[in-house]
Amino acid sequence: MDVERVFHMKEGVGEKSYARNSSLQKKAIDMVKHITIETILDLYLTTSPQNLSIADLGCSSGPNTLSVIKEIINAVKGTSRKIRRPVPEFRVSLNDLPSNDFNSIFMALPDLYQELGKDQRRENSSLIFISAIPGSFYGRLFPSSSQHFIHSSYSLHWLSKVPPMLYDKEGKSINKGKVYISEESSPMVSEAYLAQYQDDFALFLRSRSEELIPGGRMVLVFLGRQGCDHSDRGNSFLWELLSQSLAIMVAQGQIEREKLDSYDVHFYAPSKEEIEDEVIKEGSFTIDCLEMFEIERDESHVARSYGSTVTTTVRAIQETMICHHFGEGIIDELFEIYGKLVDKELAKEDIRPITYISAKPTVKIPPGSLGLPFIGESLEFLAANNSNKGIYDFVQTRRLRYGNCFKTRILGKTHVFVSGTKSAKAVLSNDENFTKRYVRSMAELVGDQSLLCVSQEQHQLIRNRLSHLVSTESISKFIKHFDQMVLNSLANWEHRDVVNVLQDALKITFNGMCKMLMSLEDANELEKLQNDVAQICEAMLAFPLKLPGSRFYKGLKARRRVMDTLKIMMDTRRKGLEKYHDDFLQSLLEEEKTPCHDAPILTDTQIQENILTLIIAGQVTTASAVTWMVKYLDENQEIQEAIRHQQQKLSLKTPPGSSLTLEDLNEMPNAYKVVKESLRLASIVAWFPRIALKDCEVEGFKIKKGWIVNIDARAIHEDPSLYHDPTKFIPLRFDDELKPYSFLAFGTGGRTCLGMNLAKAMMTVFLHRLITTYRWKVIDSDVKLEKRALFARLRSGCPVSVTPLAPK
Ligand code: HEM
Repeated sequence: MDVERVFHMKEGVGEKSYARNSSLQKKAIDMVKHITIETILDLYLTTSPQNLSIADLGCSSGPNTLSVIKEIINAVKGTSRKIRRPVPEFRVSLNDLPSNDFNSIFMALPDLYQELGKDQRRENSSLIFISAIPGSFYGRLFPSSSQHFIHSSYSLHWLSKVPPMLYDKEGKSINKGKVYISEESSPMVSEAYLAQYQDDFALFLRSRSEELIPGGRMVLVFLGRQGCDHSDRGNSFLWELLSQSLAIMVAQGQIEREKLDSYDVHFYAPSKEEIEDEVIKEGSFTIDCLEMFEIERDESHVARSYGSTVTTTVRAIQETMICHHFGEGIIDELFEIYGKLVDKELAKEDIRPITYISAKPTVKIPPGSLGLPFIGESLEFLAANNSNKGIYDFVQTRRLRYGNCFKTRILGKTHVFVSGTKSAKAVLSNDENFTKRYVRSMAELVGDQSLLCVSQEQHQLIRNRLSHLVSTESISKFIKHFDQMVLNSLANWEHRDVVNVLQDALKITFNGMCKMLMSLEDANELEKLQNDVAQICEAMLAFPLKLPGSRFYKGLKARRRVMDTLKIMMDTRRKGLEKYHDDFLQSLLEEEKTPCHDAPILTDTQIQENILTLIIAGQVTTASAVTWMVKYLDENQEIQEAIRHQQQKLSLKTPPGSSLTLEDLNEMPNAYKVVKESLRLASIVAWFPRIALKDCEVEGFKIKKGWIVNIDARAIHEDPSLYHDPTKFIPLRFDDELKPYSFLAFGTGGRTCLGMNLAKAMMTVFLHRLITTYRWKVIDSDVKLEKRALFARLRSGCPVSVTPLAPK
């Protein structure tokens, strides 16, 4: 049966209508009123919204929904007055299935408006906007992050459908003669109901978590059962009596047996444990309070027995379904039989036939969409990667939509993005709760022995081994070589009409890294290796498809070639077939000759994979940063001139033809500020991923073990509360002291960039030589970014034409 089309409470305001037979539901609402009011006020005081969005899900057609809305609005208005805050505007959404009788609610609106003092014509009257949202609450009803408070009373025990598992292969019910779980039902019946409840409730929670604002609240009241036993005297007995009434009519020949056998209600009364389990499993909410209570018997209606109140209530909620299935002709007689059975049962024992559960969950997980099942938002992520807006656009659009902390799902993993110096500290400097772990596909490309991918225990060991690459002594030696490389490259710029800065920078940094790491200087070999490394980088953000021809597959092939080249190089050196080189690889090989107990030597794979890692980590990052620096200086001619002036003065101090030294660089504080400001504005590594090792909290949101928390460095670099005029290029801003964790170009904590000083030195050397050799003009101001780039870089490569300066 199509529940969504057929199911609704008995419409209208007649004697048998839901509107006139929902006093039990009203009692339930009244009994949890204190919880509802306390929750909405707490929410109002903590979020102070100008517009307060309230939704009542499963509002039905009687007066109950408007009475809740009235209580809520009055409570908020009263509190606003007390604390002298302007009363917010109220956006109220009443939801139920499309077949619900919304008209009778709307007819009662003028009275409600009058009671609440709403008068559109008066300027200072309350602003209340009430609308209907027809649709199933098992799925999305509202836009993302649009609701503050969701209320639902007496609805969530209705499932989205009769559990399909109740029917065998031939479509025959396995619960013959019964309409719900009864003592005689097989365990498969309760399993079928529980499974449907779990699916539905998880979908309900997931949908609401996306619709509520961060910290949004819900109060849910629904029928439940007291213990784990499925057939109880609280709820299932009402259905048992309905089964018995229908069976009597079968015996009387008024209903066909088959009709009874194929009728099952789409209802489930969960236990407290089942609710808790589902909330924990789904993970979007925490439960602030979960209470169970019984409706007191109301004997005040002398004209009506309690039994007949129960009977008319059940009739009002079941009539549409029963009529649809059995035909309208049986309804009066059925409920006459039912009423007698209810009276008889109630006379035997003081049963409180209805047990309610009130749950008050708060959204504690970050807002944001998890996208489609399985795929999540991977397609959107890959689409951003494939576009000229760059991959960060994926993050930025969501940050603007959801705020500074949001979640998404990419390639099978839940990712949370956070920006804020506090979260940067909490995540990047807390090795107990978070660790760095790259996705499997990344590890396949750089290798699982790469510093980027090794386990936390191994990380320190390998990092120690690699760190002499960036010792002061090593950098000092390197600077001389690198300076020469820059001079050689710049020498031919004046003979070229257009110089693609990025391409030249990529070449210089690549050659520089290869010289430092393994003294590789042969132009052909360098070119081959550079192409392979470029293919590996491209594959890092590709879909990990190992199909021949795919980018990922090509990346894996390129990795193999690089590994082989490095292995040959190591073996040749070990056999003494090459002259001695004073480089990083040699220093690692030398360690093999004098092994040290405390620090085991690196294996061949560890050496190969980490040399590849250092090239990847050092080349493109530094070249991209250099390119952005050239662009920013072109856009800020005054700053360029001022720095040129200072650098020219410094170069007067060094003898002509001599190479730059580390000491020279230390004399260039303002050039260094240009480097730093370029790194801030460009945010080359835009975010840093960490995996949560345990359930914890970030920015007040729950983070579950296994989620990936990404510190959004770019958002921090663009935060106006940390940097005045953050989009402007102002190197001298670094004269002022920085707030902790506000400059993250090289990360922070145990995973801070290993090559930080090397990168800064390379950029400063390049800046000094360029600015003292040429004036330049960027000839293509296109700001589109390169597709599929791991680090943001200009698609145009920043083409410039140069004019030589007069020799000093
Ligand atoms: C301007 C150039 C560079 C920038 C912007 C940069 C940025 C970064 C950042 C932000 C991290 C930390 C990422 C995280 O915490 O998740 C990092 C890590 C790293 N960088 Fe750099 N980097 C640059 C140049 C270099 C160079 C030249 C090298 C080569 C020596 C290098 C080697 C590394 C390594 C090995 C790591 C991993 C450290 C670890 O996990 O312990 N980087 N880099």
